[in-house]
Amino acid sequence: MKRVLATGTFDLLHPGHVFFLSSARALGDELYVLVARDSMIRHKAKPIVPEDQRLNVISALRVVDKALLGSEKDIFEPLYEIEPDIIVLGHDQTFDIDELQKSLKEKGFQAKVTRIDESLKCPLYSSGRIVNKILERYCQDKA
Ligand SMILES: Cc1cc2nc3c(=O)[nH]c(=O)nc-3n(C[C@H](O)[C@H](O)[C@H](O)COP(=O)(O)O)c2cc1C
Ligand SMILES: Nc1ncnc2c1ncn2[C@@H]1O[C@H](COP(=O)(O)OP(=O)(O)OP(=O)(O)O)[C@@H](O)[C@H]1O
Repeated sequence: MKRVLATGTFDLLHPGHVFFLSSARALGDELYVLVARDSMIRHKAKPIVPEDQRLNVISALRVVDKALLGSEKDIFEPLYEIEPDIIVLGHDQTFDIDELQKSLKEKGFQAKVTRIDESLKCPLYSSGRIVNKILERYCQDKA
């Protein structure tokens, strides 16, 4: 059994998330997903949807075998429990693969890190675009 781990914020779900998770699942036999904690998201605007609600929705997807909330302190902490064989990064996740692979090895993890470079383009292919569209529509109406 090859256990694949994917991670992300997954605010305001869209088909790009489904594409990413389905592609990740296809790399192994089961898919675990770590949902980023509200407190850990510092590289972009805080999510609209609270972490428990983001977890609830990700858990309900058919391609996902198990979803968990991440740690609020240390991104490596949940890996001791999950024991992934493969860690999948998405096309725009800023982690450097070689650096992440090195840190994992130093901490004794066997997981191989790989990236899904492909991205899905559809009318609203990112959470940020959904937020911008809502802002455009409702802020214009008020102006
Ligand atoms: C191996 C790995 C473990 C992670 N563990 C956690 C974690 O425990 N808690 C957390 O909040 N974020 C964790 N993250 C980070 C996020 O889930 C997410 O990848 C990062 O915030 C970038 O988010 P985005 O792709 O949604 O922008 C981890 C990322 C990786 C690659
Ligand atoms: N259109 C897409 N095609 C392929 N993968 C995607 C797509 N959108 C998001 N992903 C992947 O899904 C995972 C979670 O993404 P995230 O929660 O950051 O969503 P996002 O739509 O990219 O958000 P934002 O617009 O805030 O950057 C990441 O690994 C990301 O690369």
